[in-house]
Amino acid sequence: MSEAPEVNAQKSFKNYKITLLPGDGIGPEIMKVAVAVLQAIAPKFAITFEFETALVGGAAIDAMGKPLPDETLQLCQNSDAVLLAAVGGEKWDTMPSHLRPEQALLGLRAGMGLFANLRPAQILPQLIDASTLKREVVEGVDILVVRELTGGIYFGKPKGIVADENGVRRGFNTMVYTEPEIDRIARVAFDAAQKRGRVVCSVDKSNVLEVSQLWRDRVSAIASDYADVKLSHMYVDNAAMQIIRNPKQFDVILTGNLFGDILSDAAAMLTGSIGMLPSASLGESGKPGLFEPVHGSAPDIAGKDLANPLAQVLSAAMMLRYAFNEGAAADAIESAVNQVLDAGKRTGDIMADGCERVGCVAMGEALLAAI
Ligand SMILES: NC(=O)c1ccc[n+]([C@@H]2O[C@H](COP(=O)([O-])OP(=O)(O)OC[C@H]3O[C@@H](n4cnc5c(N)ncnc54)[C@H](O)[C@@H]3O)[C@@H](O)[C@H]2O)c1
Ligand SMILES: CC(C)[C@H](C(=O)O)[C@@H](O)C(=O)O
Ligand SMILES: [Mg+2]
Repeated sequence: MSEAPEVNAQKSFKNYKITLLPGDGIGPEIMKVAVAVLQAIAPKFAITFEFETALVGGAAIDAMGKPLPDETLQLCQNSDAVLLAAVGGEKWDTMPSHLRPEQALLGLRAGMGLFANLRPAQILPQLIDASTLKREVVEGVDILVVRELTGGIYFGKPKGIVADENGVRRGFNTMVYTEPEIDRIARVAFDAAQKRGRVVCSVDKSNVLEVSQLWRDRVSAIASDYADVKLSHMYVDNAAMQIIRNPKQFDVILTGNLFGDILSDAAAMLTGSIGMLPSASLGESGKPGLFEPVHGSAPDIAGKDLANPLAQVLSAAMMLRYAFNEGAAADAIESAVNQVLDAGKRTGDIMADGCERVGCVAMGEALLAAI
């Protein structure tokens, strides 16, 4: 009699090449947790990961004299996806602006063509009491901020600081959007809305800014291709207020680079902590995306095992879903996050009465145990 065939022998593993950019501050601590989670999940879904770590931000300035070395950008461009933690810190705050760690993010976004930044803010039931807002305000919140990421005032020219003949300095930036830039990000928002609540609120400052008048005009024009999606417009100052007053009115918020930066931090706080919020930055289809937490390098808690690694871990889940179409593996990571929160594990930023305070490392261990 012949032996029973080895059932798993034929299983084909998919291999994904991921560039890891741990960066500064709490970056390396939270990245370690995310990588361990990815490694734990991989065999369960017939996936293998090829990780390569590169220098970015302050770490790259210290080692190579610039925030985004060419080698790092090339590695990112040639990988299947990029997982970034955070950059920045006081040590580099006095550098000239083109040599600041934050420039690495702008260089990556421009160099990889990452024009669409998706920042979901969803309140997990376990964290309702970690929000500084009332339960009835935040319960059920599920917002997607779609932020334009390679245009607007972040990249507009002219910009600079110049001195006049009397030595009085003038600082200036330019907020600029072209029609194609507005159209493509609007389509991302409408496409996303079709898969969610079919409501888009476009946020601008068209009562004052010409660039916003063009924005509103083009977003309204693109909306005519999406009859099943309801579009409204809101001024950014009102939007900041409405996000706090009644966040449940929002489904997809579509906005430009600067307004999206600010509103996504506000939306983050609805969910309890900025330490919970992942993001995806995407370009043309087929090109690698970049996945990172919304928060920064949190220098105030770096190196103390206090960081919440969940935004980083959830960014890894977004990478699996958006870059690799590995929805089941992403679900498994999200379910592990839910399990550790159900078990009452909390880092300081999301601590609540009756829960167990843990550090970054212990939170990672709890996730691995859940997986
Ligand atoms: N994407 C990025 O890399 C990014 C984003 C924002 C800010 N930054 C940079 O980070 C540095 C610090 O900026 P900041 O203080 O304005 O913003 P930040 O997001 O780093 O920190 C704001 C506050 O939130 C807390 N926090 C942030 N992430 C946390 C986490 N995972 N767990 C627990 N607490 C967390 C911090 O301790 C701090 O009190 C600056 O150099 C800034 O330019 C980088
Ligand atoms: C650090 C900075 C360049 C960055 C931004 O302004 O986009 C950050 O705040 C973010 O939200 O990713
Ligand atoms: Mg920001």
